[in-house]
Amino acid sequence: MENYINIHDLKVASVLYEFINSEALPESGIDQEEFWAGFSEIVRDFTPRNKELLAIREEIQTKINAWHLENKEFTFDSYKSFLEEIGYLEPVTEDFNITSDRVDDEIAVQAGPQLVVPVNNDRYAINAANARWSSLYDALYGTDAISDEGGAEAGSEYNPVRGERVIEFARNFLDQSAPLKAASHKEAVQYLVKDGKLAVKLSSGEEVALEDGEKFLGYQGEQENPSAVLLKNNGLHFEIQIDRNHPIGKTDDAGVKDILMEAAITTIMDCEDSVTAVDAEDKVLVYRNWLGLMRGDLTATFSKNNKTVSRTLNPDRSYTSPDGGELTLSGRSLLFTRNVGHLMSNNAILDENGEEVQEGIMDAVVTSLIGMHTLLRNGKYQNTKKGSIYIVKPKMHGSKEVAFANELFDRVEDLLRLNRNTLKIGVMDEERRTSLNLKNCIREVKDRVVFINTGFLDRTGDEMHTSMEAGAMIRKNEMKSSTWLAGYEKSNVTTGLSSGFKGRAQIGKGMWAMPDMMNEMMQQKIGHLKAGANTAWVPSPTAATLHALHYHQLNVTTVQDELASQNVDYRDDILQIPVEKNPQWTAEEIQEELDNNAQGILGYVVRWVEQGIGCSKVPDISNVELMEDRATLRISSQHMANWLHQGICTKEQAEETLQRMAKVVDEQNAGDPNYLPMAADYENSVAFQAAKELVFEGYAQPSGYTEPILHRRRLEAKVKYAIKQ
Ligand SMILES: CC(=O)SCCNC(=O)CCNC(=O)[C@H](O)C(C)(C)COP(=O)(O)OP(=O)(O)OC[C@H]1O[C@@H](n2cnc3c(N)ncnc32)[C@H](O)[C@@H]1OP(=O)(O)O
Ligand SMILES: O=CC(=O)O
Ligand SMILES: [Mg+2]
Repeated sequence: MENYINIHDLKVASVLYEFINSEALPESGIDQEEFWAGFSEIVRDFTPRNKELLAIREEIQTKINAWHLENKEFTFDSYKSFLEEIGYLEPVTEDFNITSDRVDDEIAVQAGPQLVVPVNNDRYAINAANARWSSLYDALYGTDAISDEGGAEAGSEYNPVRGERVIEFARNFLDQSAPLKAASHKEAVQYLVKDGKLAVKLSSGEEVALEDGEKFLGYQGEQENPSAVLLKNNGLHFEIQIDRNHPIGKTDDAGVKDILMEAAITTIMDCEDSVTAVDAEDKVLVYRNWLGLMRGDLTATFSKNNKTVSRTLNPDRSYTSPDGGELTLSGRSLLFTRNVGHLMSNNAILDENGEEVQEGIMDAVVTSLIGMHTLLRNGKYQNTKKGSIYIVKPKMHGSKEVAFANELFDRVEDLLRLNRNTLKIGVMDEERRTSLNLKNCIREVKDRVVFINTGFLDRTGDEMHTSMEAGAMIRKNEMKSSTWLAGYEKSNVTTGLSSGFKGRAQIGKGMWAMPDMMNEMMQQKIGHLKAGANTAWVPSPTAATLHALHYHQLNVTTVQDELASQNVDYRDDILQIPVEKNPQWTAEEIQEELDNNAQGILGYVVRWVEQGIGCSKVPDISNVELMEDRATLRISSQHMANWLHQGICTKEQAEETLQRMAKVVDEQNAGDPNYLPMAADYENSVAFQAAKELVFEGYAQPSGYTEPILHRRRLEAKVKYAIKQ
């Protein structure tokens, strides 16, 4: 049981109360009395509407379910008219342009990768912030981006064959991104600075310049012997690092030891789907790390390879500019926080009725308060140069919910005495009612919006849940080529461009969910740029480094210019429901689909519920490690729930599949000393029961979300296993 402090109309868990009073409020310029009085008023004023909006979601879903049951002979026109009648499809607003100002260049101008990280993991969070700059050689050497054929395997010792391939790749990158006049970087034997220009000595003895001298921005070290050469292409920087004494530099004719890439331009510090935060203790961990990031003093100490490692945030990077002046670049990624959506409540604070406070309201107030430390320049490093606090708001359904977020942000600004629209919003376009009404949604936040992003994972979950009664969903892998998904992705870009996002805000694309398949990512993820996105999500610093290469290959500004005139209405495509009209799957295909979903569900849930890990790599049925979070869980659990509901499988088959897959997952986790096997006692395994509930009660879950069950089961496990251990 939490120990609560009464303050105004709130009961605040003492651990959170202490954190806010002694860590977050000092130096914020807001005194305790003012803060708690204002927070209490916000809770009182906003809770009823938050709950009303959730009730509207339920009403709409009930009507849609009923419509499908009554209209087995589906006709598109009557479906669309029905959706208009119930307000699911909103009348489209007139044209407008967003006006968001004080937006940092990393968002408004620079195109590049966006990293996401669970903020409660300090080790990873610092790593993510530092992933603004990352080694290309390491990213290539350590992943399948470079083939290991022909003796190029990455073993425990350095493999020079692989090393050669890495260097060749990197030289090709240099030739492509900063070409020399009639020569290749492969011929370079020395980089030097002469008369404020980059000069490159070749093996022939000749000295050449860059084809475009403007790409040279600065250097470190001496002019004749620089240790770093800073270049810029398509708005992204990279450094040729030179050290003739380094084990790699020594073997390189020009002494090049690495290429340091500007990689994760922006990072989302996630309080949402990659995090397990079910009570005050968990929320304090989330908020404390965010505070450390905003003040620049977050540290992490951990053991790696039998050594104790301490990690801190990187300083800025300084160079001598070509004219001899000083150039400083941020050493860290520009950070957003992703708050939770409107759905969940949390027992960290209780309201005047003794009910849990809506977690989204709590996140808005607390993460903004913490963000003030960077505005006030209290800490060691500043996140923003322009004076904004960046908050991503996920899982909103339709424009009224976005308007609600906007008003909440207004009130938080008033409480914290911030200028209007200091709090910026990133709108995740990840629920069907938002995709269909995106322009209206953007309009509601047009003075503070800094990104829209296709969160296709949640979006797929919502697609299935919304049309649960329409029929049996196509197989999970087929979703990628479905009509609704293509329409949704295109619509997001064209709506962003036609609302004036270019040069002001990000149009983002979704997560690469196969963290170990970097070669595949290199082939595919350039598609996001071709589609007009100026950022896209990556799961790790390594993926950020490799995805950065795409932004050197293609100038997104040009793509956006080409797309600017397109103003197509994709709503009819988005409304195509991905049901299999005439299911003819074989018994093997059905079992394969169930096995795959069940394995993903169990593999993720067991770590979430019993170990508090909100994001993990879980192998799928083909042994491909997948990034699993609450959104991917939403897909797998809704898919199983749909097939169960539509009679594609029986309850017994689903149960047998879950039990069999629990054994597989137990086996996969056999090396983990903290792991409690599920198959040892299905009935008493909290994780197994949670997974079962997600499937068997999936139909009844609000919008198919997984949070209500996960949170309840995690709280249960915390009590149960704390007693046992
Ligand atoms: C639908 C959505 O909402 S998507 C958004 C939510 N998803 C995410 O945020 C995904 C974030 N990614 C992750 O959490 C992790 O990459 C996982 C769980 C997928 C894989 O983690 P692991 O199995 O530990 O990865 P792996 O062993 O390959 O790499 C670990 C190393 O990479 C680093 N790393 C991995 N992912 C990240 C990350 N996102 N940010 C920073 N560092 C990271 C770790 O710090 C660690 O390095 P260290 O030992 O120097 O500290
Ligand atoms: O949040 C991202 C998603 O794909 O869902
Ligand atoms: Mg999502």
